[in-house]
Amino acid sequence: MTNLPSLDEIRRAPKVLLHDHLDGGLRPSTIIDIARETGYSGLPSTDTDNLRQWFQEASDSGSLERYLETFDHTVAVMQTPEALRRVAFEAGEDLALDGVVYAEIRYAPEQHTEGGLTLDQVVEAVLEGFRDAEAKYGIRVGTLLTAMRHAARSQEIAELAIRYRDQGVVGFDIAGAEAGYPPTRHLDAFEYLQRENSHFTIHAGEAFGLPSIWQAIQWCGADRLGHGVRIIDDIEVPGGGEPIRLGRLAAYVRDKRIPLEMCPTSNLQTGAAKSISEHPIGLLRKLNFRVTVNTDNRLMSGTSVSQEFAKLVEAFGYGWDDLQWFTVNAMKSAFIPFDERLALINGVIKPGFAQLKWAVGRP
Ligand SMILES: O=c1[nH]cnc2c1ncn2[C@H]1C[C@H](O)[C@@H](CO)O1
Ligand SMILES: [Zn+2]
Repeated sequence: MTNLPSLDEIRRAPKVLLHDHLDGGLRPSTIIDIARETGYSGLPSTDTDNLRQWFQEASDSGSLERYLETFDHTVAVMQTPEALRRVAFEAGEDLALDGVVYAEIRYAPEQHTEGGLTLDQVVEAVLEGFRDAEAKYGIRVGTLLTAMRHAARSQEIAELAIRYRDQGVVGFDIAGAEAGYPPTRHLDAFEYLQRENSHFTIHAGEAFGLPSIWQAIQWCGADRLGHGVRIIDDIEVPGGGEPIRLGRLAAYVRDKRIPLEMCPTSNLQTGAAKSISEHPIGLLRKLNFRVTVNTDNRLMSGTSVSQEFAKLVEAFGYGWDDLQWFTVNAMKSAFIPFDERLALINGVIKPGFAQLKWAVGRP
């Protein structure tokens, strides 16, 4: 027996998830059910295990663009209020059963109007599903509304986020293919959100490098970075006992405690990192960047928060203190009010980890 936290033990720890796509986390069985009910005939398989495997393999191409093609099938079955509510409830349920106590789940409302729903109807159906999961499991779920970076609806989606800010929408995001679609295309939306005292994160530094991160932070004013792995390009590790040098952007990100929503398995699939043990998260954690650990797309990556943690434990030898550090980082970086974050840190996360460390008898 090793001294490191096991997957089963990690499942019992109170965890926080900031970067998880609703349309990237469906259960294969649910996709098949809804496809049958709604007459969607485009699925690559109608067998649960085959479909699960298909999503993972099709997402393994090493290209973000190819990875994103798999969402055609999940989005296709998320076009009715019933389907959206079911998918949202099940996401909350799956996370709660994995030990997640607070989650921010994101999706792009503009992708769910093919069946005739309005943007408001989409948001309301998803919020209902999350509320059902909260009531049943005690998990807390905040919604982030995403605008697609290749489209031109970000201002509209930002306004939608503000309209539902008191009903569970806690922030905004942009996602989609990164190369060729810089975040500054959506500057109006970001400036509007800032004027509204709102919060947003931007997918940046995943499939494109430092200029994307620089724009997201210094032009758009992002509160957090989705992925941000390429910040590593601004860090020099000379070796031979020489000190590590941070460029100005990397230093800014660390000094300002800008949270990095890191998603290790997803990064391997899209080619943003070669292996877990070579993933920049190891160095960034050592350098005390505000690193958080996330799933991105549980279906495409066949993962969970606990599994992401278990992989990091295996690659870097992390112990309970490290896992607690990632978790507190994530809770500090959430988009809900400060007093609520503090209550979860002091009332749930710290006591939960203390109890677990005591139960397993090691730090
Ligand atoms: O890792 C990602 N990078 C960029 N875009 C992504 C990623 N994962 C999911 N998306 C896209 C596809 C979804 O349809 C959309 C909204 O959740 O966000
Ligand atoms: Zn993402």
